[in-house]
Amino acid sequence: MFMKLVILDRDGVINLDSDAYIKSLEEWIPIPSSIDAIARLSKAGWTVAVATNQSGLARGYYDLSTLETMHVRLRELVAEQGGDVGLIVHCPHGPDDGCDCRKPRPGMLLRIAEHYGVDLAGIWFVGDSSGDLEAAQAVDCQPVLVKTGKGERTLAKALPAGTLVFDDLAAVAAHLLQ
Ligand SMILES: O=P(O)(O)OC[C@@H](O)[C@H]1O[C@@H](OP(=O)(O)O)[C@@H](O)[C@@H](O)[C@@H]1O
Ligand SMILES: [Mg+2]
Ligand SMILES: [Zn+2]
Repeated sequence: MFMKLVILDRDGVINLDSDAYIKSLEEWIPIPSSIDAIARLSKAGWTVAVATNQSGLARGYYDLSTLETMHVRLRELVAEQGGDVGLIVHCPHGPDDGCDCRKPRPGMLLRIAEHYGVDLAGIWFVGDSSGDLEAAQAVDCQPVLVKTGKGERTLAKALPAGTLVFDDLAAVAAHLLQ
């Protein structure tokens, strides 16, 4: 049974990213068309889940309660447009912690699949970084690159075979909703 599930990376896809990390609610600046896209997908029956690396926690740049305020704000903004956001999974670890949830490892995608009781094959995972695309490829998700955030930099590198490229999340939603 095909579930209308799409999984999103957060920084650079839903909100602006920064090389200095997104360290506070004030620094969490939504991409307006992305909020609208999530609401439109949700209202059309899609489940929208999120898989996000948050090594800033391990690095001590911000704490879990700050991270949660960003996700409360995300849910509020989407709800204002009549939609909702599904499961948000984050990796709190640093690059040297050897966890299995930090992208490019696929642990967060597997967690989301388990939560919804679905097979990941062919499920679209939308990201802006190589690690997102590699995580998708590792579990047969459809790798989808957007040009927002670090997307233009990622596009300059080799992409996993079959990666689909869109300008932004709004364009991804338009494709899925056509
Ligand atoms: O794009 P998602 O997965 O939602 O989140 C990315 C963030 O956790 C941060 O990931 C860091 O990578 P390192 O974790 O330092 O390798 C840097 O790329 C930051 O610019 C970025 O804000
Ligand atoms: Mg990102
Ligand atoms: Zn982790």
